[in-house]
Amino acid sequence: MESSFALCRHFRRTHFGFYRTVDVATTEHFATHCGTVIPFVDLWWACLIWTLPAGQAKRGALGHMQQLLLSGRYGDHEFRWQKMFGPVYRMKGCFGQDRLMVADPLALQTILNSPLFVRTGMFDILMRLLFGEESVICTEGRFRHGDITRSKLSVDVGDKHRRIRAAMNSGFTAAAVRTYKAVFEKVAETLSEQLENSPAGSINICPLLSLATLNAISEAVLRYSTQDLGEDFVANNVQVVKVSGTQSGTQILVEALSAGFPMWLWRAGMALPTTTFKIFRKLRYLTDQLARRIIRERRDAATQGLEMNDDYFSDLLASDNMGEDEIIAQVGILLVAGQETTANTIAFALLELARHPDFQEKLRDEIHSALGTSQGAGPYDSMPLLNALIKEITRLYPALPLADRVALQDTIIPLAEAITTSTGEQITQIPILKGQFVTLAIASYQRLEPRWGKDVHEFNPSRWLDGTVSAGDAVGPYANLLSFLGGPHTCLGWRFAILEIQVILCQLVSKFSFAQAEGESIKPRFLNNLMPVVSSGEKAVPLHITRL
Ligand code: HEM
Repeated sequence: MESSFALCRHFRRTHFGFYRTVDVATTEHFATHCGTVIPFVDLWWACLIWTLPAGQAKRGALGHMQQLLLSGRYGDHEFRWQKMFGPVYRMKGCFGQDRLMVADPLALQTILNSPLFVRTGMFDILMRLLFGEESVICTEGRFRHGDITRSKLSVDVGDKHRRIRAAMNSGFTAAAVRTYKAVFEKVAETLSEQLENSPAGSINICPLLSLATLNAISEAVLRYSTQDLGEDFVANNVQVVKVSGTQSGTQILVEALSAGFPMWLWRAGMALPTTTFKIFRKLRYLTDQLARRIIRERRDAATQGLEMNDDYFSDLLASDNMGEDEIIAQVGILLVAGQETTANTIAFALLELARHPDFQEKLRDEIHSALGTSQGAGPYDSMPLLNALIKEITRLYPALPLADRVALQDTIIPLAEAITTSTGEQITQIPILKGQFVTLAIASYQRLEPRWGKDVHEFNPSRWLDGTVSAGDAVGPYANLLSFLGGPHTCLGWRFAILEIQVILCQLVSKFSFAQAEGESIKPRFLNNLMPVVSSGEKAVPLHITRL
C-alpha cells in the first residue's frame, strides 16, 4: 500500500497540479455529478443559476459538461477527446470539479468489480426516490459520512445486494428467460397489428415500442397485461418517460448543486407540488399498490392450494429469501428498468435497418429461412445476421453511455494499455485518490479502435462476423460490451432483453419493410437514457412502414 500512496502523491504532483484530495468525510458535499440528468427543478437553485449572467458564466460553471451532455449528437466531443487523449483523461465537471474519464477495458473491469468505487450523483438519487432503498439497484447504500462506515458499506450492504440479486435471479436465468418466448411473441403480434392499423405515412414507432416493452415485462414477470395494470398506470408511465427526457444547462447545474443534498431533503422535496415530483410520487404509489395486489393474490392462491407454475412472484414469496417489503420494492425497478432501455434499442435497430436497406433485405431472408424451420425454443441464437445487428446496435447505442462512481479510498487501477501523461511519461496504472470522481465512459469504450475495428463510428454489423472484433477480456456479460454494465450490478434482465429484442425484430422485419422518413434527421441524445431525438428535440423515430 505504501508504494501506491507514493504513486498517488507523485501522480497528483505531476498530472493533477491543482487536484484536491477530497476527504471521505466530505465526499458527499462534492457529489456534484452531472452524468445523468433528470428534470428536477429545485426552485431555489434554479433562481440562483438563472441570475448568472447568461452565456459565458453559465458555460464556465458547466465546465466540459456542456460539450459532454448538451452536444447535438451524443459523443460529438467525447469521441473526439478520446481520439486526442486516449482512453483515460481528465476533464472538468460543473463548478470546476475534477473528473476522470475512463474507457480502458481493464480499468473499467477493475472499477466495476471493486467495492472501493460506489455509484454517486443524480442517477443514484433518482433510483432511491423512484424505487426506494430496498430495491435491488439501491442496496449498495448511499455513501454519507456518519450514516455508514466504510467497512459496513462494503460488507453488510454488499451482502444484502447479493442476497436480493440471488433471489431475483431465479426469473432471469437462461432457462427462465426461454419460458418467456411465448409472451414476447404475443407482444410482437400485438405490435404488428398496431402497425398494420396505423394511418398511412410516416409512423413514430417510439410510443408503440414503449408500450410493447412495458407489456412484455408486465406479462412475463408479473403475469399482468397492460390492461390489468390499469389506464392510470399506463398514462402515468407515459408521463414518466416524457419528463425523464429533457435536459438543459440550467438543469445540469441545478442537479450538480443539489446532488450532495442528504436523502431526507430529497425525500422531503418529493412532496413539492411540481409536475415532475407529482408524476414520480404517483409512480411510487401505483407500483406500491400493484405490488401489494400481486402479493395478496399469490398468497390467496397459495392458501387455496392453487398451483402457480413458473410464476416469478409466487416463487419469490415461497423462497423466504426476501422479506415482503423487499419483494414489493422490486416491482417498480423491474417495470421501469427494462422498458425504455429495450424500446430505445429496438428503435435504433429499426432506424439503422431503414438506413441500410441492403442489410435489411439480407436479414429478412435469414429470418424467413430460420423461422420456417423453427422448433422448441426458437432459432434466435443461431441467426448470425440478427445477432450481429443486435450486438452492433448495443455497441453504438448503449442505453447508459456514462456511469459515475466515486472512490472511497486511495487505490490504483491497472490499464490494459499504457497511456502517455501530460509530462510525456508512460504509465500502466493510475493512482486514484479517495473522493475522486470517475466517469465510466461506456460509449467511448465501445468505440475503441483496437477492440472493435477502424470504422468504430459506423454501423457495420459485419464486424461481428468477419473477425474484426477482438475477443479481449470479458468486461460485460454480452459480447464484451458494457451496455448492460458489468460486475455485481450487471443488468439483471440482459438475457430477457436480448430474447425480447430478437423476437420483436424477427416478427417486424419478416412482416414489414422499414424506410427513413424524408427530411428528418434523427440523432442519439443522452436524456437519462440514450434515445433517438428528432430536430424538434423530441424523442421519435418516424419511419415509413410497409406491410410486405
Ligand atoms: C436493452 C435493454 C437493457 C439495457 C441496455 C439495460 C441496462 C442496464 C444497466 C446499464 C444497468 C446498470 C445500472 C447501474 O447500476 O448503474 C442495469 C441494471 C438493471 N437492469 Fe437493465 N437493461 C436493459 C433491460 C432490462 C430488463 C428487460 C430488465 C428486467 C426485466 C432489467 C432490469 C435491471 C435491473 C433489476 C437492474 C439493477 C441490477 C442491480 O443493481 O443489481 N434491465 N440495466
